[in-house]
Amino acid sequence: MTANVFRAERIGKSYPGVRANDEVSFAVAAGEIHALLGENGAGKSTLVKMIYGLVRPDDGRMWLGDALYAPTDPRAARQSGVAMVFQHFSLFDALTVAENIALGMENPPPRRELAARITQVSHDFGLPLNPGRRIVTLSAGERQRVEIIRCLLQNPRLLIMDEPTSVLTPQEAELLFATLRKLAAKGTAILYISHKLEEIRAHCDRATILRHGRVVDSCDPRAHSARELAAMMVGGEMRAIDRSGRQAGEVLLKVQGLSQPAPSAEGTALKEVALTLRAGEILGIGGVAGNGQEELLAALSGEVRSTPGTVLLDGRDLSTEGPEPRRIAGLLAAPEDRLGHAAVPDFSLAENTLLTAGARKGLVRGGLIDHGGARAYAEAVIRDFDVRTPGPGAAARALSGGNLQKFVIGREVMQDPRVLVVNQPTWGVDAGAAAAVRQSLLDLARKGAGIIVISQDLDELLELSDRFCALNEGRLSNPLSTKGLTLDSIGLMLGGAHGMEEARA
Ligand SMILES: Nc1ncnc2c1ncn2[C@@H]1O[C@H](COP(=O)(O)OP(=O)(O)OP(=O)(O)O)[C@@H](O)[C@H]1O
Repeated sequence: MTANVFRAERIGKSYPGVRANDEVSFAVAAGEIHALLGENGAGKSTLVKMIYGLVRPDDGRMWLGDALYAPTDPRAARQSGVAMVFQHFSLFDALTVAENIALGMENPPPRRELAARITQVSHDFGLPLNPGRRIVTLSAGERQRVEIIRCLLQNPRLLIMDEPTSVLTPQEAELLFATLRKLAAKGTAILYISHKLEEIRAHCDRATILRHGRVVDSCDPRAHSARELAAMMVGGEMRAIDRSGRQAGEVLLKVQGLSQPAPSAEGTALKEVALTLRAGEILGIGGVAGNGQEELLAALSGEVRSTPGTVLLDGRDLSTEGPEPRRIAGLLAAPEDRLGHAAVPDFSLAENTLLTAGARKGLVRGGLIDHGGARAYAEAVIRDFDVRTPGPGAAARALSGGNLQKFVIGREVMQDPRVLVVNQPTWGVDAGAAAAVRQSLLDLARKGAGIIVISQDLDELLELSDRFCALNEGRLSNPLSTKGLTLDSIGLMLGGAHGMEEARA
Protein backbone atom coordinates (compact mmCIF):
# COMPACT_ATOMS: atom_id res chain seq x y z
CA MET A 1 0.00 0.00 0.00
CA THR A 2 1.24 3.45 -0.84
CA ALA A 3 1.13 5.96 2.00
CA ASN A 4 -1.59 8.57 2.00
CA VAL A 5 -0.32 12.12 1.65
CA PHE A 6 -3.70 13.64 2.44
CA ARG A 7 -6.85 12.37 4.11
CA ALA A 8 -10.18 14.05 4.86
CA GLU A 9 -12.46 12.58 7.49
CA ARG A 10 -16.15 13.54 7.51
CA ILE A 11 -15.54 17.13 6.46
CA GLY A 12 -18.60 19.37 6.39
CA LYS A 13 -19.34 22.96 5.37
CA SER A 14 -22.63 24.86 5.14
CA TYR A 15 -23.56 28.13 3.47
CA PRO A 16 -26.93 29.78 4.01
CA GLY A 17 -29.45 27.34 2.58
CA VAL A 18 -26.82 24.96 1.16
CA ARG A 19 -24.90 22.02 2.60
CA ALA A 20 -21.86 22.51 0.31
CA ASN A 21 -19.88 19.57 1.81
CA ASP A 22 -21.39 16.83 3.92
CA GLU A 23 -19.37 14.10 5.66
CA VAL A 24 -16.74 14.09 2.92
CA SER A 25 -14.08 11.42 3.49
CA PHE A 26 -11.38 10.51 0.97
CA ALA A 27 -7.62 10.12 0.68
CA VAL A 28 -4.94 10.94 -1.88
CA ALA A 29 -1.90 8.64 -2.01
CA ALA A 30 1.68 9.60 -2.74
CA GLY A 31 2.32 9.57 -6.49
CA GLU A 32 -1.38 9.53 -7.32
CA ILE A 33 -3.22 11.83 -9.73
CA HIS A 34 -6.61 11.94 -8.09
CA ALA A 35 -9.61 13.46 -9.87
CA LEU A 36 -12.40 15.25 -8.06
CA LEU A 37 -15.55 14.89 -10.14
CA GLY A 38 -19.01 16.31 -9.77
CA GLU A 39 -21.70 18.44 -11.33
CA ASN A 40 -21.65 22.22 -11.01
CA GLY A 41 -22.34 23.07 -7.41
CA ALA A 42 -21.47 19.55 -6.17
CA GLY A 43 -18.97 21.07 -3.73
CA LYS A 44 -15.56 20.53 -5.38
CA SER A 45 -14.32 24.12 -5.02
CA THR A 46 -15.53 24.33 -1.44
CA LEU A 47 -13.61 21.15 -0.63
CA VAL A 48 -10.31 22.26 -2.16
CA LYS A 49 -10.67 25.73 -0.64
CA MET A 50 -10.82 24.04 2.77
CA ILE A 51 -7.71 22.01 1.96
CA TYR A 52 -5.90 25.18 0.86
CA GLY A 53 -6.93 27.14 3.95
CA LEU A 54 -9.24 29.61 2.19
CA VAL A 55 -12.37 28.31 3.92
CA ARG A 56 -12.67 26.71 7.38
CA PRO A 57 -14.63 23.47 7.65
CA ASP A 58 -17.60 23.42 10.05
CA ASP A 59 -16.83 19.86 11.05
CA GLY A 60 -14.58 16.89 10.36
CA ARG A 61 -10.80 16.53 10.33
CA MET A 62 -7.98 16.58 7.79
CA TRP A 63 -4.61 14.85 7.90
CA LEU A 64 -1.35 15.50 6.04
CA GLY A 65 0.74 12.36 6.36
CA ASP A 66 0.33 11.28 9.99
CA ALA A 67 -0.31 14.76 11.36
CA LEU A 68 -3.62 16.50 11.90
CA TYR A 69 -3.96 19.37 9.44
CA ALA A 70 -6.10 22.50 9.95
CA PRO A 71 -4.69 25.41 7.94
CA THR A 72 -5.84 28.84 9.10
CA ASP A 73 -4.97 30.49 5.78
CA PRO A 74 -3.26 29.68 2.42
CA ARG A 75 0.09 30.69 3.83
CA ALA A 76 -0.19 28.01 6.53
CA ALA A 77 -1.27 25.53 3.85
CA ARG A 78 1.78 26.36 1.72
CA GLN A 79 4.06 26.01 4.72
CA SER A 80 2.65 22.55 5.33
CA GLY A 81 3.39 21.57 1.72
CA VAL A 82 0.05 22.16 0.01
CA ALA A 83 0.09 24.18 -3.23
CA MET A 84 -2.74 25.20 -5.53
CA VAL A 85 -3.03 26.38 -9.15
CA PHE A 86 -6.24 28.34 -9.64
CA GLN A 87 -8.49 28.57 -12.68
CA HIS A 88 -7.98 32.32 -12.77
CA PHE A 89 -4.39 33.43 -12.74
CA SER A 90 -3.28 36.12 -10.34
CA LEU A 91 -0.30 37.51 -12.21
CA PHE A 92 0.77 41.11 -12.77
CA ASP A 93 0.95 41.76 -16.50
CA ALA A 94 3.59 44.46 -16.34
CA LEU A 95 6.07 42.38 -14.30
CA THR A 96 8.37 39.58 -15.41
CA VAL A 97 7.95 35.90 -14.65
CA ALA A 98 10.62 36.02 -11.90
CA GLU A 99 9.18 39.19 -10.35
CA ASN A 100 5.74 37.62 -10.17
CA ILE A 101 7.09 34.46 -8.59
CA ALA A 102 9.11 36.50 -6.05
CA LEU A 103 5.92 38.35 -5.04
CA GLY A 104 4.27 35.11 -4.04
CA MET A 105 7.17 33.90 -1.89
CA GLU A 106 7.55 34.47 1.81
CA ASN A 107 11.33 34.89 1.64
CA PRO A 108 12.36 35.30 -1.99
CA PRO A 109 16.03 34.61 -2.74
CA PRO A 110 18.13 37.22 -4.59
CA ARG A 111 16.89 37.85 -8.15
CA ARG A 112 19.76 36.05 -9.90
CA GLU A 113 19.41 32.96 -7.72
CA LEU A 114 15.65 32.89 -8.19
CA ALA A 115 16.02 33.14 -11.97
CA ALA A 116 18.47 30.22 -11.87
CA ARG A 117 16.07 28.13 -9.78
CA ILE A 118 13.17 28.90 -12.13
CA THR A 119 15.25 27.87 -15.12
CA GLN A 120 16.31 24.68 -13.31
CA VAL A 121 12.76 23.66 -12.36
CA SER A 122 11.45 24.57 -15.80
CA HIS A 123 14.18 22.37 -17.31
CA ASP A 124 13.63 19.45 -14.87
CA PHE A 125 9.93 19.32 -15.63
CA GLY A 126 10.11 20.09 -19.34
CA LEU A 127 8.11 23.31 -18.98
CA PRO A 128 9.80 25.91 -21.16
CA LEU A 129 9.70 29.33 -19.49
CA ASN A 130 12.05 32.29 -19.54
CA PRO A 131 12.17 34.03 -16.13
CA GLY A 132 12.93 37.41 -17.72
CA ARG A 133 9.83 37.64 -19.92
CA ARG A 134 7.00 39.98 -19.05
CA ILE A 135 3.66 38.31 -18.32
CA VAL A 136 1.85 40.44 -20.90
CA THR A 137 3.76 38.66 -23.70
CA LEU A 138 2.78 35.15 -22.54
CA SER A 139 0.01 32.87 -23.83
CA ALA A 140 -2.50 31.39 -21.39
CA GLY A 141 -0.53 28.14 -21.36
CA GLU A 142 2.68 29.95 -20.51
CA ARG A 143 0.94 31.95 -17.77
CA GLN A 144 -0.22 28.72 -16.26
CA ARG A 145 3.37 27.46 -16.36
CA VAL A 146 4.35 30.45 -14.21
CA GLU A 147 1.77 29.42 -11.61
CA ILE A 148 2.87 25.79 -11.76
CA ILE A 149 6.55 26.62 -11.43
CA ARG A 150 5.68 28.92 -8.53
CA CYS A 151 4.11 25.86 -6.86
CA LEU A 152 6.94 23.51 -7.80
CA LEU A 153 9.52 25.82 -6.19
CA GLN A 154 7.74 25.08 -2.90
CA ASN A 155 8.33 21.35 -3.38
CA PRO A 156 4.72 20.53 -2.50
CA ARG A 157 3.54 17.23 -1.02
CA LEU A 158 0.05 17.88 -2.37
CA LEU A 159 -0.66 19.92 -5.50
CA ILE A 160 -4.24 21.00 -6.21
CA MET A 161 -5.26 21.98 -9.75
CA ASP A 162 -8.65 23.56 -10.49
CA GLU A 163 -9.70 23.03 -14.13
CA PRO A 164 -6.19 23.55 -15.46
CA THR A 165 -6.72 22.61 -19.10
CA SER A 166 -9.71 24.80 -19.90
CA VAL A 167 -7.48 27.48 -21.44
CA LEU A 168 -4.89 25.22 -23.08
CA THR A 169 -4.44 23.94 -26.62
CA PRO A 170 -4.36 20.11 -26.86
CA GLN A 171 -0.59 20.28 -27.22
CA GLU A 172 -0.19 22.47 -24.13
CA ALA A 173 -2.46 20.11 -22.19
CA GLU A 174 -0.25 17.15 -23.16
CA LEU A 175 2.77 19.01 -21.86
CA LEU A 176 0.95 19.70 -18.59
CA PHE A 177 0.13 16.02 -18.12
CA ALA A 178 3.71 15.01 -18.81
CA THR A 179 4.74 17.40 -16.01
CA LEU A 180 2.15 16.03 -13.61
CA ARG A 181 3.37 12.49 -14.34
CA LYS A 182 6.95 13.49 -13.51
CA LEU A 183 5.79 15.14 -10.33
CA ALA A 184 3.73 12.11 -9.32
CA ALA A 185 6.71 9.84 -10.03
CA LYS A 186 8.60 11.81 -7.38
CA GLY A 187 5.87 11.02 -4.86
CA THR A 188 3.80 14.21 -4.98
CA ALA A 189 0.05 13.70 -4.58
CA ILE A 190 -2.07 15.59 -7.11
CA LEU A 191 -5.71 16.53 -6.69
CA TYR A 192 -7.24 17.40 -10.02
CA ILE A 193 -10.58 19.08 -10.74
CA SER A 194 -11.85 18.95 -14.30
CA HIS A 195 -15.10 18.58 -16.20
CA LYS A 196 -13.31 16.95 -19.13
CA LEU A 197 -14.05 13.29 -18.60
CA GLU A 198 -11.90 11.94 -21.44
CA GLU A 199 -8.94 13.75 -19.99
CA ILE A 200 -9.60 12.25 -16.57
CA ARG A 201 -9.88 8.76 -18.06
CA ALA A 202 -6.57 9.20 -19.86
CA HIS A 203 -4.54 10.67 -17.03
CA CYS A 204 -5.97 10.10 -13.55
CA ASP A 205 -5.35 7.07 -11.33
CA ARG A 206 -8.37 7.45 -9.10
CA ALA A 207 -11.54 9.53 -8.97
CA THR A 208 -13.73 10.63 -6.09
CA ILE A 209 -17.22 11.63 -7.18
CA LEU A 210 -19.23 14.25 -5.32
CA ARG A 211 -22.97 14.82 -5.64
CA HIS A 212 -24.85 17.45 -3.63
CA GLY A 213 -21.86 17.82 -1.31
CA ARG A 214 -21.46 14.11 -0.51
CA VAL A 215 -19.03 11.48 -1.76
CA VAL A 216 -21.22 9.14 -3.81
CA ASP A 217 -18.57 6.98 -5.46
CA SER A 218 -14.90 6.35 -5.90
CA CYS A 219 -13.41 4.48 -8.85
CA ASP A 220 -10.52 3.89 -11.22
CA PRO A 221 -11.58 6.22 -14.07
CA ARG A 222 -9.61 4.17 -16.61
CA ALA A 223 -12.01 1.28 -16.02
CA HIS A 224 -15.10 3.33 -17.00
CA SER A 225 -16.36 5.14 -20.09
CA ALA A 226 -16.91 8.91 -20.01
CA ARG A 227 -20.61 8.15 -20.19
CA GLU A 228 -20.44 5.96 -17.10
CA LEU A 229 -18.49 8.62 -15.19
CA ALA A 230 -21.07 11.25 -16.13
CA ALA A 231 -23.86 8.93 -15.00
CA MET A 232 -22.14 8.51 -11.61
CA MET A 233 -21.98 12.28 -11.27
CA VAL A 234 -25.59 13.00 -12.05
CA GLY A 235 -27.06 9.76 -10.75
CA GLY A 236 -28.73 9.05 -14.11
CA GLU A 237 -28.14 8.71 -17.85
CA MET A 238 -26.99 11.56 -20.10
CA ARG A 239 -28.96 12.52 -23.19
CA ALA A 240 -27.17 12.37 -26.54
CA ILE A 241 -26.88 15.62 -28.52
CA ASP A 242 -29.44 16.04 -31.32
CA ARG A 243 -28.06 18.01 -34.27
CA SER A 244 -30.90 17.26 -36.65
CA GLY A 245 -33.39 19.52 -38.38
CA ARG A 246 -31.27 22.55 -39.19
CA GLN A 247 -31.05 24.19 -42.59
CA ALA A 248 -28.95 27.14 -43.65
CA GLY A 249 -31.29 29.95 -44.68
CA GLU A 250 -30.84 33.60 -45.60
CA VAL A 251 -27.79 35.64 -44.58
CA LEU A 252 -28.40 37.22 -41.16
CA LEU A 253 -25.07 38.70 -40.19
CA LYS A 254 -22.40 40.07 -42.45
CA VAL A 255 -19.09 41.36 -41.14
CA GLN A 256 -16.65 42.87 -43.61
CA GLY A 257 -13.38 44.78 -43.39
CA LEU A 258 -13.64 44.97 -39.61
CA SER A 259 -10.39 46.41 -38.29
CA GLN A 260 -9.97 47.85 -34.82
CA PRO A 261 -6.92 49.09 -32.96
CA ALA A 262 -5.97 47.16 -29.82
CA PRO A 263 -8.08 48.51 -26.92
CA SER A 264 -5.07 48.50 -24.55
CA ALA A 265 -1.42 47.48 -24.41
CA GLU A 266 -2.50 43.92 -23.56
CA GLY A 267 -5.31 43.82 -26.12
CA THR A 268 -5.29 42.54 -29.70
CA ALA A 269 -6.07 44.55 -32.82
CA LEU A 270 -8.68 43.11 -35.18
CA LYS A 271 -7.44 42.92 -38.74
CA GLU A 272 -9.83 42.92 -41.69
CA VAL A 273 -12.22 40.42 -40.10
CA ALA A 274 -14.89 39.16 -42.48
CA LEU A 275 -17.61 36.54 -42.03
CA THR A 276 -21.09 35.63 -43.18
CA LEU A 277 -23.60 33.89 -40.93
CA ARG A 278 -26.83 32.35 -42.20
CA ALA A 279 -30.05 31.52 -40.40
CA GLY A 280 -29.88 28.06 -38.83
CA GLU A 281 -26.12 27.97 -38.94
CA ILE A 282 -23.48 27.63 -36.21
CA LEU A 283 -20.08 29.11 -36.99
CA GLY A 284 -17.29 28.02 -34.65
CA ILE A 285 -14.33 30.30 -33.99
CA GLY A 286 -11.33 28.67 -32.36
CA GLY A 287 -8.12 30.19 -31.14
CA VAL A 288 -5.71 30.38 -28.25
CA ALA A 289 -6.93 32.93 -25.68
CA GLY A 290 -5.71 36.45 -26.30
CA ASN A 291 -5.87 36.33 -30.10
CA GLY A 292 -8.75 38.79 -30.40
CA GLN A 293 -11.69 36.75 -29.02
CA GLU A 294 -12.81 39.39 -26.53
CA GLU A 295 -12.25 42.19 -29.02
CA LEU A 296 -14.32 40.44 -31.69
CA LEU A 297 -17.16 39.85 -29.24
CA ALA A 298 -17.05 43.51 -28.16
CA ALA A 299 -17.21 44.69 -31.79
CA LEU A 300 -20.20 42.44 -32.49
CA SER A 301 -22.07 43.21 -29.26
CA GLY A 302 -21.67 46.97 -29.75
CA GLU A 303 -19.59 47.58 -26.64
CA VAL A 304 -17.04 48.86 -29.12
CA ARG A 305 -18.31 50.64 -32.26
CA SER A 306 -16.66 50.20 -35.63
CA THR A 307 -16.36 51.90 -39.01
CA PRO A 308 -19.70 52.23 -40.89
CA GLY A 309 -20.43 49.29 -43.16
CA THR A 310 -18.50 46.69 -41.15
CA VAL A 311 -21.28 44.98 -39.08
CA LEU A 312 -24.64 44.37 -40.79
CA LEU A 313 -27.68 42.50 -39.45
CA ASP A 314 -30.35 41.68 -42.03
CA GLY A 315 -28.65 44.20 -44.29
CA ARG A 316 -28.98 46.97 -41.70
CA ASP A 317 -25.76 48.70 -40.74
CA LEU A 318 -25.30 48.43 -36.95
CA SER A 319 -21.58 49.26 -36.90
CA THR A 320 -21.98 52.56 -35.07
CA GLU A 321 -24.82 51.45 -32.77
CA GLY A 322 -24.30 50.52 -29.11
CA PRO A 323 -25.42 47.29 -27.40
CA GLU A 324 -29.04 48.30 -26.70
CA PRO A 325 -30.13 49.04 -30.30
CA ARG A 326 -28.32 45.88 -31.41
CA ARG A 327 -30.19 43.81 -28.81
CA ILE A 328 -33.50 45.31 -29.92
CA ALA A 329 -32.59 44.42 -33.51
CA GLY A 330 -31.87 40.84 -32.37
CA LEU A 331 -28.08 40.69 -32.10
CA LEU A 332 -27.19 39.38 -28.62
CA ALA A 333 -23.88 38.39 -27.08
CA ALA A 334 -22.66 36.57 -23.99
CA PRO A 335 -19.09 37.40 -23.00
CA GLU A 336 -16.65 34.96 -21.44
CA ASP A 337 -16.10 36.70 -18.11
CA ARG A 338 -19.31 35.82 -16.32
CA LEU A 339 -18.67 37.54 -12.99
CA GLY A 340 -18.12 41.24 -13.56
CA HIS A 341 -18.73 41.49 -17.29
CA ALA A 342 -21.76 39.28 -17.95
CA ALA A 343 -23.23 39.60 -14.45
CA VAL A 344 -22.95 42.06 -11.57
CA PRO A 345 -21.74 39.98 -8.59
CA ASP A 346 -23.76 41.77 -5.89
CA PHE A 347 -26.98 41.97 -7.91
CA SER A 348 -29.59 39.26 -7.52
CA LEU A 349 -30.26 37.01 -10.49
CA ALA A 350 -33.54 38.88 -11.09
CA GLU A 351 -31.65 42.19 -11.24
CA ASN A 352 -29.08 40.60 -13.51
CA THR A 353 -31.75 39.83 -16.10
CA LEU A 354 -32.23 43.59 -16.54
CA LEU A 355 -28.68 44.03 -17.82
CA THR A 356 -29.43 42.48 -21.20
CA ALA A 357 -33.07 41.41 -21.32
CA GLY A 358 -34.71 44.69 -20.26
CA ALA A 359 -35.86 45.75 -23.71
CA ARG A 360 -36.53 42.46 -25.51
CA LYS A 361 -38.46 40.98 -22.59
CA GLY A 362 -40.27 44.24 -21.77
CA LEU A 363 -38.78 44.33 -18.26
CA VAL A 364 -38.00 48.03 -18.48
CA ARG A 365 -40.75 50.26 -19.94
CA GLY A 366 -40.57 54.04 -20.08
CA GLY A 367 -37.67 53.95 -17.64
CA LEU A 368 -39.66 51.89 -15.11
CA ILE A 369 -38.49 48.48 -13.97
CA ASP A 370 -40.99 45.65 -13.90
CA HIS A 371 -39.61 43.84 -10.81
CA GLY A 372 -42.20 41.07 -10.94
CA GLY A 373 -41.40 40.49 -14.61
CA ALA A 374 -37.65 40.38 -13.94
CA ARG A 375 -38.22 37.85 -11.18
CA ALA A 376 -40.42 35.71 -13.38
CA TYR A 377 -37.89 35.80 -16.23
CA ALA A 378 -35.04 34.85 -13.85
CA GLU A 379 -37.21 31.99 -12.55
CA ALA A 380 -37.82 30.77 -16.10
CA VAL A 381 -34.09 30.81 -16.87
CA ILE A 382 -33.32 28.98 -13.61
CA ARG A 383 -35.92 26.31 -14.44
CA ASP A 384 -35.11 25.79 -18.13
CA PHE A 385 -31.34 25.86 -17.69
CA ASP A 386 -31.33 23.86 -14.47
CA VAL A 387 -29.46 26.56 -12.54
CA ARG A 388 -28.82 25.22 -9.03
CA THR A 389 -29.61 28.12 -6.70
CA PRO A 390 -32.10 28.88 -3.92
CA GLY A 391 -33.96 31.29 -6.27
CA PRO A 392 -34.03 34.56 -8.28
CA GLY A 393 -33.20 36.57 -5.16
CA ALA A 394 -29.74 34.92 -4.80
CA ALA A 395 -26.78 37.18 -5.54
CA ALA A 396 -24.81 36.23 -8.66
CA ARG A 397 -21.64 35.82 -6.60
CA ALA A 398 -23.19 33.07 -4.42
CA LEU A 399 -23.60 30.73 -7.42
CA SER A 400 -20.96 28.14 -8.27
CA GLY A 401 -19.05 29.09 -11.43
CA GLY A 402 -20.80 26.63 -13.70
CA ASN A 403 -24.26 27.55 -12.47
CA LEU A 404 -23.71 31.25 -13.12
CA GLN A 405 -22.50 30.37 -16.60
CA LYS A 406 -25.73 28.43 -17.27
CA PHE A 407 -27.71 31.44 -16.07
CA VAL A 408 -25.87 33.89 -18.34
CA ILE A 409 -26.29 31.72 -21.44
CA GLY A 410 -29.92 30.98 -20.60
CA ARG A 411 -30.69 34.67 -20.16
CA GLU A 412 -29.60 35.30 -23.78
CA VAL A 413 -30.95 32.13 -25.43
CA MET A 414 -34.42 32.64 -23.94
CA GLN A 415 -34.69 36.08 -25.54
CA ASP A 416 -34.93 34.34 -28.94
CA PRO A 417 -32.18 36.31 -30.64
CA ARG A 418 -31.78 36.40 -34.43
CA VAL A 419 -28.04 36.15 -33.95
CA LEU A 420 -26.29 35.05 -30.77
CA VAL A 421 -22.55 35.38 -30.23
CA VAL A 422 -21.16 33.40 -27.28
CA ASN A 423 -17.61 33.21 -25.96
CA GLN A 424 -16.68 30.00 -24.09
CA PRO A 425 -20.32 28.99 -23.51
CA THR A 426 -19.55 25.93 -21.38
CA TRP A 427 -16.42 27.05 -19.59
CA GLY A 428 -16.51 25.50 -16.13
CA VAL A 429 -19.84 23.80 -16.86
CA ASP A 430 -20.10 20.09 -15.97
CA ALA A 431 -20.48 17.43 -18.67
CA GLY A 432 -24.24 16.99 -18.26
CA ALA A 433 -24.98 20.70 -18.13
CA ALA A 434 -22.55 21.40 -21.00
CA ALA A 435 -24.52 18.96 -23.16
CA ALA A 436 -27.72 20.80 -22.18
CA VAL A 437 -26.22 24.23 -23.00
CA ARG A 438 -24.97 22.95 -26.38
CA GLN A 439 -28.35 21.43 -27.10
CA SER A 440 -30.00 24.77 -26.33
CA LEU A 441 -27.75 26.45 -28.92
CA LEU A 442 -28.59 23.78 -31.51
CA ASP A 443 -32.31 24.16 -30.75
CA LEU A 444 -32.02 27.92 -31.16
CA ALA A 445 -30.34 27.43 -34.54
CA ARG A 446 -33.08 24.95 -35.50
CA LYS A 447 -35.61 27.73 -34.90
CA GLY A 448 -33.72 29.86 -37.42
CA ALA A 449 -31.18 31.85 -35.40
CA GLY A 450 -27.57 32.19 -36.49
CA ILE A 451 -24.97 31.43 -33.82
CA ILE A 452 -21.31 32.22 -33.45
CA VAL A 453 -19.52 30.09 -30.87
CA ILE A 454 -16.11 31.36 -29.84
CA SER A 455 -14.39 28.67 -27.79
CA GLN A 456 -11.09 27.15 -26.80
CA ASP A 457 -12.73 23.79 -26.37
CA LEU A 458 -12.12 22.13 -29.71
CA ASP A 459 -14.35 19.15 -28.98
CA GLU A 460 -17.14 21.61 -28.41
CA LEU A 461 -16.47 23.45 -31.67
CA LEU A 462 -16.42 20.20 -33.63
CA GLU A 463 -19.59 18.99 -31.96
CA LEU A 464 -21.55 22.20 -32.59
CA SER A 465 -20.32 24.02 -35.64
CA ASP A 466 -21.11 23.62 -39.30
CA ARG A 467 -18.14 25.74 -40.30
CA PHE A 468 -14.94 26.54 -38.42
CA CYS A 469 -12.49 29.47 -38.55
CA ALA A 470 -9.37 30.16 -36.53
CA LEU A 471 -8.66 33.52 -34.91
CA ASN A 472 -4.97 34.21 -34.87
CA GLU A 473 -3.47 37.55 -33.80
CA GLY A 474 -6.70 39.33 -34.65
CA ARG A 475 -7.09 37.75 -38.10
CA LEU A 476 -9.91 35.38 -38.91
CA SER A 477 -9.10 32.54 -41.30
CA ASN A 478 -11.42 31.50 -44.11
CA PRO A 479 -14.12 29.16 -42.82
CA LEU A 480 -13.76 25.41 -43.39
CA SER A 481 -16.57 22.89 -43.20
CA THR A 482 -16.16 20.92 -39.96
CA LYS A 483 -16.86 17.65 -41.77
CA GLY A 484 -13.57 15.78 -41.94
CA LEU A 485 -11.63 18.19 -39.71
CA THR A 486 -9.69 16.45 -36.94
CA LEU A 487 -8.78 17.73 -33.49
CA ASP A 488 -5.10 17.36 -34.22
CA SER A 489 -5.15 19.38 -37.42
CA ILE A 490 -7.13 22.19 -35.78
CA GLY A 491 -4.92 22.17 -32.69
CA LEU A 492 -1.80 22.63 -34.78
CA MET A 493 -3.48 25.39 -36.79
CA LEU A 494 -4.30 27.30 -33.61
CA GLY A 495 -1.13 26.63 -31.68
CA GLY A 496 1.04 27.98 -34.48
CA ALA A 497 1.10 31.54 -33.25
CA HIS A 498 1.47 31.35 -29.50
CA GLY A 499 0.85 27.90 -28.19
CA MET A 500 4.14 26.12 -28.22
CA GLU A 501 6.79 28.72 -27.69
CA GLU A 502 10.26 27.57 -26.84
CA ALA A 503 12.03 28.96 -23.80
CA ARG A 504 14.26 31.78 -24.90
CA ALA A 505 16.89 32.05 -22.25
N1 LIG B 1 -19.50 31.91 -0.66
C1 LIG B 1 -20.64 31.22 -0.82
N2 LIG B 1 -21.81 31.67 -0.35
C2 LIG B 1 -22.96 30.96 -0.51
N3 LIG B 1 -23.02 29.77 -1.13
C3 LIG B 1 -21.88 29.26 -1.63
C4 LIG B 1 -20.63 29.95 -1.49
N4 LIG B 1 -19.66 29.20 -2.09
C5 LIG B 1 -20.28 28.09 -2.57
N5 LIG B 1 -21.61 28.12 -2.29
C6 LIG B 1 -22.59 27.08 -2.62
O1 LIG B 1 -22.07 25.83 -2.24
C7 LIG B 1 -22.39 24.83 -3.20
C8 LIG B 1 -21.12 24.16 -3.68
O2 LIG B 1 -20.41 25.08 -4.50
P1 LIG B 1 -18.96 24.79 -5.10
O3 LIG B 1 -18.46 26.06 -5.70
O4 LIG B 1 -18.12 24.12 -4.07
O5 LIG B 1 -19.31 23.74 -6.25
P2 LIG B 1 -18.39 23.14 -7.42
O6 LIG B 1 -18.59 21.66 -7.38
O7 LIG B 1 -17.01 23.64 -7.29
O8 LIG B 1 -19.11 23.74 -8.69
P3 LIG B 1 -18.52 24.24 -10.15
O9 LIG B 1 -18.16 22.99 -10.89
O10 LIG B 1 -19.68 24.92 -10.78
O11 LIG B 1 -17.35 25.14 -9.88
C9 LIG B 1 -23.18 25.53 -4.31
O12 LIG B 1 -24.55 25.31 -4.06
C10 LIG B 1 -22.83 26.98 -4.14
O13 LIG B 1 -23.89 27.81 -4.57
